[in-house]
Amino acid sequence: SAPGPRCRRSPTALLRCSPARRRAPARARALDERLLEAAAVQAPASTEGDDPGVGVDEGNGGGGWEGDEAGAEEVVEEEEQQQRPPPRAFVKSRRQRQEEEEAAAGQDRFKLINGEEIFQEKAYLVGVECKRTGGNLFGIEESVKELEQLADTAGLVVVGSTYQKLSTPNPRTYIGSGKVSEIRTAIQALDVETVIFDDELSPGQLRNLEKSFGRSVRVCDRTALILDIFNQRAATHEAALQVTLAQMEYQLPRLTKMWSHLERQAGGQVKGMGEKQIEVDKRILRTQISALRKELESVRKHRKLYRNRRQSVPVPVVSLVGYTNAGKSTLLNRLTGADVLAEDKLFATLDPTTRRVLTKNGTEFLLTDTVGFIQKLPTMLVAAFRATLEEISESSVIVHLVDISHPLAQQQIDAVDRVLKELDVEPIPKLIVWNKVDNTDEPLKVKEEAEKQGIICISAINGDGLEDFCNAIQRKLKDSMVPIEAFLPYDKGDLLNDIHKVGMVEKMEYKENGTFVKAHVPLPLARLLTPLRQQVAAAH
Ligand SMILES: Nc1nc2c(ncn2[C@@H]2O[C@H](COP(=O)(O)OP(=O)(O)OP(=O)(O)O)[C@@H](O)[C@H]2O)c(=O)[nH]1
Ligand SMILES: [Mg+2]
Repeated sequence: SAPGPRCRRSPTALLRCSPARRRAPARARALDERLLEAAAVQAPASTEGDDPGVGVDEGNGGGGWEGDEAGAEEVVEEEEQQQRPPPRAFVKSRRQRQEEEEAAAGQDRFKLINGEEIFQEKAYLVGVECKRTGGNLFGIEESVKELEQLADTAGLVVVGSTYQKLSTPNPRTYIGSGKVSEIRTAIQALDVETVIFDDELSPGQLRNLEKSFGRSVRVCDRTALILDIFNQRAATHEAALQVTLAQMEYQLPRLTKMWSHLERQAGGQVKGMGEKQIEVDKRILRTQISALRKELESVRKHRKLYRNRRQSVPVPVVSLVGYTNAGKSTLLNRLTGADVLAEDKLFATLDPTTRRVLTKNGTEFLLTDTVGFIQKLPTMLVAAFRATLEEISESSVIVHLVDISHPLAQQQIDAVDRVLKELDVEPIPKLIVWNKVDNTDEPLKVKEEAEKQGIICISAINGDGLEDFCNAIQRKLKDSMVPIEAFLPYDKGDLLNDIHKVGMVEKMEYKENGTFVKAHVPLPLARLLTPLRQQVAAAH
């Protein structure tokens, strides 16, 4: 198929418009598809492949890159001849060769992430350290390094990065003009397809940068990248709805960019519909946003019902929170034999998973694994996931898991504390746990330090310290429980079972017509026991 009109300029552009490229789930695909559907109503015949007037320069009109590529072209051809039947014509046009070469190179760049084929775009990262704004927990180099990890998680290949220290960001292009041209040079030299900024860019900055870098290069920011990862990883209906909603809200003010992107996909035939069309698009998006909100609301209601049912058995809930990649899912799996995906990627978990933990002395608690936190967490994502995170606010104890082997452990702790503050969970007892002790240079010293500070030290991967962990949780749980003394007649055996299961029994005496119990129990159970508690005095 013939590439679209903007595909002429570089091999990169060609590749990005090739059918193979489109096979891959594109960034914000769901959104694009919706808008394409809307565009199809306006311009039914506009498809890229049908556009007859466009094509790559077949003569000598190419750029300086052609000579450099000759060697690579031969290698690819040799490989092709081994794998494919010989072509019908002996003389291939240069365009055919280019397409074949790029298709072959393109095949190697597909990666399977969560069962989806992701095209590994070449990415270039840009960070800015602003002296004025301050408040950044991470240094610029560290923040860009984390951005690299995020890009890797999203399936991109980072081919280079740069950063700049500024007193204030440039309102037009975020970075200075010198930096813009430096990046433009790097884009050409490294064949960059996506430039990712470490901070959220305004819609205007995005547009200006895209203009400066050329149409074939996609410009995005940390927020869009995180949204993309969330989009790839959302496993449940609710998570998918939350992410789509956050993506739509992010796209709404940036719709001019979306439109030009759509224009490209549609082969240019919808061009010229101008501002009016953007307004139409915005209206479509707004309608979809409100429909999504309603759908989310009903999914949440359903979940709440389910949760309330769960709460009628008053097993205390312990929430696991922590920076992404701290080892939360590994710990949950280790303690409960669950099978939650745990991997060395950021944001492996998006949906809260709850499992029952049975401790050695017979008490139980529910452990909930949550979505990891990250510095510069996009506010719209915090908002979108607030409902999921709200489960944290209903827990009896919060375990803050820290990857103590990480060089920026303290900054990560601070970043998590910031989000916890936003969630208003301060009154809930918190337990700080250092994980991955096995991965530190001097585990013994780390353990000593932890002991001094009253912190539990574990290694979720090999199970070291897990007994201490469970004991510490029980102590914390006890703090959140109500001390009771009750006399339970023998026909209330089920309540006695509940006390054993969810409470902590200190004393039990079997009497003639019932059992005397002294224990700590969760508030809901204490309420259930109220009439029996009043009988304590009478029984003695
Ligand atoms: N050396 C070592 N590695 C660990 C330990 N615990 C977890 N890991 C590794 O750390 C990586 C991240 O673990 P996860 O359990 O996915 O982390 P998470 O906190 O659930 O991460 P998100 O879901 O992304 O927020 C995995 O590669 C684990 O194998 C540990 O105690 N020691
Ligand atoms: Mg996880």
